[in-house]
Amino acid sequence: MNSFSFQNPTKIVFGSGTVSQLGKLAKPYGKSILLVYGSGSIKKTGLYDEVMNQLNAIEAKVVELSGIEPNPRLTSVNRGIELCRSEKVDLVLAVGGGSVLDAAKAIAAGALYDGDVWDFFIHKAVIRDALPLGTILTLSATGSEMNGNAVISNWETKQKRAFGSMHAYPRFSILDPTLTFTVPRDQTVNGVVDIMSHVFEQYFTLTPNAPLQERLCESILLTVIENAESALEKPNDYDARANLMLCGTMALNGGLISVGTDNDWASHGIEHEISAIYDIPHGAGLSIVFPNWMKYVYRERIDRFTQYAERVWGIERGSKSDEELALAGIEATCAFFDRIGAPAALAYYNIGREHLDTMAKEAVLFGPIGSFKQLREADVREILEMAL
Ligand SMILES: NC(=O)c1ccc[n+]([C@@H]2O[C@H](COP(=O)([O-])OP(=O)(O)OC[C@H]3O[C@@H](n4cnc5c(N)ncnc54)[C@H](O)[C@@H]3O)[C@@H](O)[C@H]2O)c1
Repeated sequence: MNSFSFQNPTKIVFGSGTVSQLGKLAKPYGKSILLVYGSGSIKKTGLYDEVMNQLNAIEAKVVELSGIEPNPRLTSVNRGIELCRSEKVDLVLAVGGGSVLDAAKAIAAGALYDGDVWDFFIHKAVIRDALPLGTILTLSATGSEMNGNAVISNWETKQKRAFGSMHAYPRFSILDPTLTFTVPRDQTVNGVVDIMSHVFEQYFTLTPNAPLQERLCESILLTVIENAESALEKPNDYDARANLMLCGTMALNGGLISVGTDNDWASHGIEHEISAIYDIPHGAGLSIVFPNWMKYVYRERIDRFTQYAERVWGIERGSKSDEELALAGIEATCAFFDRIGAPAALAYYNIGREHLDTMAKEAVLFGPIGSFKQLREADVREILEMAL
C-alpha cells in the first residue's frame, strides 16, 4: 500500500424526508442563494416547491439558474458565474443529478476567479477558492455529491474535461432516496454502470497489499449488482434505491475506497472523448468502453481479474486456467450489462469510425492515460475499434 492523506469535508444528510433540513443546513452561509437545476423535472415532482418553502422560511433571496443540460455545458456555467457576481451570491445550491451538481461546482469556483473558468479544465489555472456549495441529489450515479470533481463540456472546442479540487466539495449534500423514484429506467441503468465503473477504475490497480481497499470495492460492486434489478423492476423500492444511492456516494468519495493505491481512469478519459463529440449519456458510454478496456488490459495483472471473477461474480475456478477465469469474469460483466439493458457497442448510437482518430488523439492530449496499463494513442484507438 502507498502512503496517503485523505480528507472529505462534505456533510451528508441521508434518508426519506431529509429535504426538510435544507433551511437549517443553508442558513449559516448567507441570504443570497443561487438555485441551480435542470430541465424542470423538479417542478413536476414537487421538489422545487419543497426547496422554495425551505428557503423562504429562512428569508433567503433566491436567484434561479435552470436548464442545465445533461453533459453540462460551459455556456451554462458562465451564465451562473455572471449571476453569482451580479447578485452577490453567498451559497450555490444544486438540485439534480451529476450534471447539475458539476455545473454548480464550476460556477462556485469560477465566481471567485478573475480569468476564464475553462482554465481550470485545461490545466491553465488551479482552483484557489470557491463559493460554498450545497446539493440535493436526485439521481444515484456520479458521487459528485461527496467529491470535488466536475466534468464540463465545451461545445465550441468539442472537449469534455474534468477538474478535481478540495475547494469544490459540497459543504452539505441531502440524499433522499425517494427523490430517485422518478428516475427513468435508462437513466437508472446508466447510473448503475457509472457506479460500477467508478469502482473498476480503482479496483483494477497494480498496487499490491491493499486487501481492505479491494474488499471495499468488491462490496460496492456486489451491493450494486444485488440491488440494480430490484430498482429497475420496482422504481419505488426504497431499500433498493437507498442502497444504490449509498453505493454511488461511496464509489467516488474523494478516493475513500482506494486510499493508498494507484487508480486507472483511462476508461473515463476515453468515454469523455466519445460524449464530447456525440453527447451520449456518460454511463452508456462507459458500458461500451469498460468491457473492451478489460479485454485489452487483463493480462497486465491477471490475478486482479481472476479475483474479480471469483469474488464478484462467484465463478468457480474448477479446471479453468487463469486466462479462462479472467475472461469468464469479463463475460459476466457484459452479460449483466446486457441483462439490465446497457448498450454494448458504439453502433448502438450509430457511431462509426469517423472520429476515432480525433478521440484517440484527444484522450492522450496531456500524455498517456491509465496506470493498470498506460495507454497511448494507438492503444486508445484499438480499444475504440474493439467497441465499434
Ligand atoms: N463529478 C463527478 O465525480 C462525476 C463522475 C462521473 C460522471 N460525471 C458527469 O456527470 C454527468 C452525468 O450525471 P448523471 O449520471 O447524474 O446524470 P444527469 O445529471 O446528466 O441526469 C440525467 C438525466 O436524468 C434526469 N433526472 C435527474 N434526476 C431525475 C429524477 N429524480 N427524476 C427524473 N429524471 C431525473 C436529468 O434531468 C437528465 O435528463 C456527466 O456529465 C458525467 O460526465 C461526474
